[in-house]
Amino acid sequence: MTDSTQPPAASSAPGPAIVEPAIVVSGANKIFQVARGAEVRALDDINLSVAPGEFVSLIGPSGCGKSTLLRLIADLDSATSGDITVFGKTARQARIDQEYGIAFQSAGLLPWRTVQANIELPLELHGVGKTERAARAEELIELVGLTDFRSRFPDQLSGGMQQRVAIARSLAERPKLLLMDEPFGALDEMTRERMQQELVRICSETGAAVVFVTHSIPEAVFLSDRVVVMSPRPGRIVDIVDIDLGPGTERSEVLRENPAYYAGVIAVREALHGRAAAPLGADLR
Ligand SMILES: Nc1ncnc2c1ncn2[C@@H]1O[C@H](COP(=O)(O)OP(=O)(O)OP(=O)(O)O)[C@@H](O)[C@H]1O
Repeated sequence: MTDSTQPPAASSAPGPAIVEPAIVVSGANKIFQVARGAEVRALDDINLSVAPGEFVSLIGPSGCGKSTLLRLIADLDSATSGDITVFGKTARQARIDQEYGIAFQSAGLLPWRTVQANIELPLELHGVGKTERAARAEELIELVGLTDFRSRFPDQLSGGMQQRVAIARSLAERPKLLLMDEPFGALDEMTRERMQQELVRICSETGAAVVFVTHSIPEAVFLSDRVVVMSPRPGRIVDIVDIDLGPGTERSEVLRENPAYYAGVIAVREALHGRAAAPLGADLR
């Protein structure tokens, strides 16, 4: 019997190249031990595979375990049972090998370092030389559109700009995977939409896979190839919605007025709340 949650086994026979999944989560459970021997069952039998370059969002009610799942993948916490691999390595080895970049809701910049110095930080920590660091920071500053702000300090930037610095920093080591936990949650709606657009552009330029936690259905649909819908705690995957925008459809501003986008929003909404929650759906596909 084959197990579809696992990457295919290596073979010496000629044939199509085997593509290693970016992430494989198999049968992951997480139980937190809390005061006086009580337990919080946060995740229940999570099975998920993310392909290289794929954009996957996690959505679900507050407390359903989205951040916990991301933290297990990032090896910031460990599963009670089950397996997690990142590019075929254990989560721990992937963390040691810096296989991914992380960006969370608070930008988490060091206030005493300039934009450039914040972006260079992971490279500095890993012993990359000054010239190479500066060259890489320069590329990233351009990528996130902060050329005129490289010498500013975080408190001299808007929230959106700080998030762009955090994203640039998460890309510093050219990760093939980005783990993002509500990175735009604190931004106003217009800045948020601009940042979503920016992230789509950055991902298409870098080819990075992304796992993105959000509370926003439109954000998940705008960004994602697939949206993973989770149940209230204990978090289970109740549905995985493929966002099919049709061939050649660009994820640009006009997408927000596209019927295929509305159909995606309705499909995710139905998966979250049940069919009765989406009466608009019938004539939009
Ligand atoms: N360190 C911990 N100790 C005990 N319980 C925890 C711990 N971390 C998370 N939990 C519990 O696990 C459950 C899942 O939490 P988690 O933060 O992953 O949810 P979430 O879906 O990301 O929530 P939100 O959308 O509100 O950010 C919650 O009930 C939370 O209280």
